[in-house]
Amino acid sequence: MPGDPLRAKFIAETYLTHAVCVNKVRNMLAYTGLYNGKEVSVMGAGMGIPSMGIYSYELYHFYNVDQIIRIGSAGAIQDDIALNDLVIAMGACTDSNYGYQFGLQGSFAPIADFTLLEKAVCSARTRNLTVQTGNVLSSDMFYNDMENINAPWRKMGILAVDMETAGLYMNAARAGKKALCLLTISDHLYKKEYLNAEERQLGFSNMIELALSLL
Ligand SMILES: O=P(O)(O)O[C@H]1O[C@H](CO)[C@@H](O)[C@H]1O
Ligand SMILES: O=c1cc[nH]c(=O)[nH]1
Repeated sequence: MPGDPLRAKFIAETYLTHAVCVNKVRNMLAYTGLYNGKEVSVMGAGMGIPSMGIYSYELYHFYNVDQIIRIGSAGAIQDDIALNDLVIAMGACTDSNYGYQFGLQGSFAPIADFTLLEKAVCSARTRNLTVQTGNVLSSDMFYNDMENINAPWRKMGILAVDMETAGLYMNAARAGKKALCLLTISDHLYKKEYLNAEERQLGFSNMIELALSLL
């Protein structure tokens, strides 16, 4: 699941054979096709935990989906991460309220499915990709009104910021299903470096191929 439905279309057209468009509602394009002879679906998730929350809930609970791999973009907040590097989200902190619905007397630690995580790390290694595996932040805010909102997260070793991973991992945990998030660094929030829109939409081939290799 990429965030952008047009990225889902691009993946279906570029990587899948016999791809059929199976959803157009709200333009949240979804396709099912074959990759190396194995059936796979690719679908947009939208932006933010509320959107990912709806789609991943429906996929897990109403469509018998067992595992979801998010492939997204993220903003790096550590100095040793560069544009186009890959981050595998082992865990995801969040400033979102999404987890309150579970009634926990404390905060939940959303984590990736270990089997998917292990496969992704091994596959990335054999592909010689520049990858960091660790903790990310899924924030409700892309723009914010604070001076340096990410500084405390940076001190805690958070690698990068996206807007959905924690919500997906929580839904997977509650459903007893599997999830993993792969993130390509599209922005560096401290170095002030950014990929352009076209690079974001089309330039994520390492991440896409890594995700498909997990099939
Ligand atoms: O590239 P995607 O998957 O959309 O992910 C990132 O990009 C969007 C913000 O530009 C947010 O959805 C964020 O999580
Ligand atoms: O959520 C996101 C995604 C990409 N870049 C950011 O800075 N934040």
